Amino acid sequence: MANLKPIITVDQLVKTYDGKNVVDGISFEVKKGEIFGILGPNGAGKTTTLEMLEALRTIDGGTVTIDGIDVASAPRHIKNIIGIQLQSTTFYDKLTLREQLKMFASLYGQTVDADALLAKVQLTDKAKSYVEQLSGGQKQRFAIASTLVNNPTVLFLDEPTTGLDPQARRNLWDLIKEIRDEGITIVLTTHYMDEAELLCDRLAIMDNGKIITIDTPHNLIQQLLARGFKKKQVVEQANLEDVFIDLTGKAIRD
Ligand SMILES: Nc1ncnc2c1ncn2[C@@H]1O[C@H](COP(=O)(O)OP(=O)(O)OP(=O)(O)O)[C@@H](O)[C@H]1O
Repeated sequence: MANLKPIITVDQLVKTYDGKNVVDGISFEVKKGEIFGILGPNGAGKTTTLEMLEALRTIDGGTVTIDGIDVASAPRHIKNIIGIQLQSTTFYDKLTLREQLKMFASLYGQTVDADALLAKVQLTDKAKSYVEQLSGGQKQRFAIASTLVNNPTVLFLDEPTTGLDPQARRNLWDLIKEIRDEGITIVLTTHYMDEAELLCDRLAIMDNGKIITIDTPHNLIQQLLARGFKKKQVVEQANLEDVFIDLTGKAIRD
């Protein structure tokens, strides 16, 4: 369970493009050891928010602290204590997976047990392969391994399971939970409601640059029901994804 202590504190955060606040004075806390999800329609401001937290975009107003460090005034320090998986990460096509992990670690002035990291993401047999030889699910697992080379305190994942098949998505959820259980705080964005519900300890829902609500998935659903919400149709006991998984199995295919 997440510790109640906040590891990320966001206060009145603003990003302005062309005179418009695309992130409009948002405030929230992420607790140590939780998986915190940011949901919202296209253009809501999720990636912009994430990239300000990651010290990748300048902050136009407000403050962010991670583990007590102010992001705007100490961006280099922040980059040393976080791991970042962007929506599309580019890798080197001339280095094997093992070589790339060692190279990434060296960028932090560290050494890494590349084989242990590859084992953690079930890519032991691909240590000598190149990224272009990996399936989509394997690439995402490798991307996550690459974010762990500096032993981060907080891991940021931007739409980590987009484009993956159901088996690979579930496998990645297990990996993300495992990383959380080892004590790393995870902040992710997603467009998948099942992912948000099953994976995230707490969720922030964003729209038009603002946070509309923050709570656990369970509490958000209970609050909707308490407002009198009813579905018109009885929910089926199974859905097409259940059929797909039942017929094709849970094992990952890549
Ligand atoms: N570099 C930029 N210059 C101008 N406007 C930008 C820039 N980056 C983002 N925006 C605008 O900011 C708003 C928020 O974009 P952002 O990418 O943060 O949304 P998002 O919630 O991550 O969307 P998606 O779900 O589509 O990834 C959008 O209106 C976008 O057009």
